[in-house]
Amino acid sequence: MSILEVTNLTKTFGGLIANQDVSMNVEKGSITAVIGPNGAGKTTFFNMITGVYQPTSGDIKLEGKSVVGIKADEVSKRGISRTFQNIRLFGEMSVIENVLVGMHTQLKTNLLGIFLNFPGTKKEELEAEEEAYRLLKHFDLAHLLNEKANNLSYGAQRKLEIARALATKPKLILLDEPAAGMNPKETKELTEIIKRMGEEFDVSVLLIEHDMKLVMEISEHIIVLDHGEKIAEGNPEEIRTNPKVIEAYLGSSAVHAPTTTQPV
Ligand SMILES: Nc1ncnc2c1ncn2[C@@H]1O[C@H](COP(=O)(O)OP(=O)(O)OP(=O)(O)O)[C@@H](O)[C@H]1O
Repeated sequence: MSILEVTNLTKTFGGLIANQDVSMNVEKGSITAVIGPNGAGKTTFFNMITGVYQPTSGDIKLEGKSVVGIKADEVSKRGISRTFQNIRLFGEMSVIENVLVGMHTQLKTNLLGIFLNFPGTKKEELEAEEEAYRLLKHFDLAHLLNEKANNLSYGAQRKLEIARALATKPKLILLDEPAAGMNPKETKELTEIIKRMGEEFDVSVLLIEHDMKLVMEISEHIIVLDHGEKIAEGNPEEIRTNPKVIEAYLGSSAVHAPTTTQPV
């Protein structure tokens, strides 16, 4: 069953076609990757799915309901969450506060309720803190919960961003280059975290990533974009051996050295 169905999605900026007629599905519970050279249209594709950009034409359905024409915050409430290429944390806030902010959209009681000490507010706050702690544990950040986000290592900040995106309890999470800037040890740890994430948090994953080792290791399905068009899709083995992909993106050496950790 598909959680996300994208049909004939096109986005133009003036005369520039950033995405052309892209169709793809994300199966519920799966990890799907979008790959392609720089400027292929990957981030534009994510921006349309999350309501940041409206498509020029085409449709995007989450669990069968179109999200086209809906603003980003509403798309997030419907269950699509994301991280960005550039880390966007509240640097002066603590690690746990960053996660709690992510949860805020899901809490039933609002700030007025907390101020007036309405019944149920305290209980909900405690539950939120427990859930935030569970998330931080999953990302091996629980021992840093009171640390300022700015003081974390780069790899830890990236993990915290994902934890915060998960705090909204999304049905689908979009990760835009989660391993960018990470060292090999951090990338390996992240790979394991993403693999376990689906099951532990009941979330489907769609990710953009240049690190081919990570992509090939965790993705069940891969979509390849080039010049805004989908040129291939399939499982890692099919993508690795697809001549169009090799020509457009991977380079012939990648076929013989599929475990490269270098971005291509
Ligand atoms: N807001 C915008 N206005 C005009 N052109 C844009 C805009 N956003 C993206 N583009 C153009 O659309 C094309 C696709 O860009 P996009 O950022 O989606 O590619 P990408 O595959 O994510 O690249 P990278 O891997 O470098 O992040 C590029 O030519 C880019 O310059």
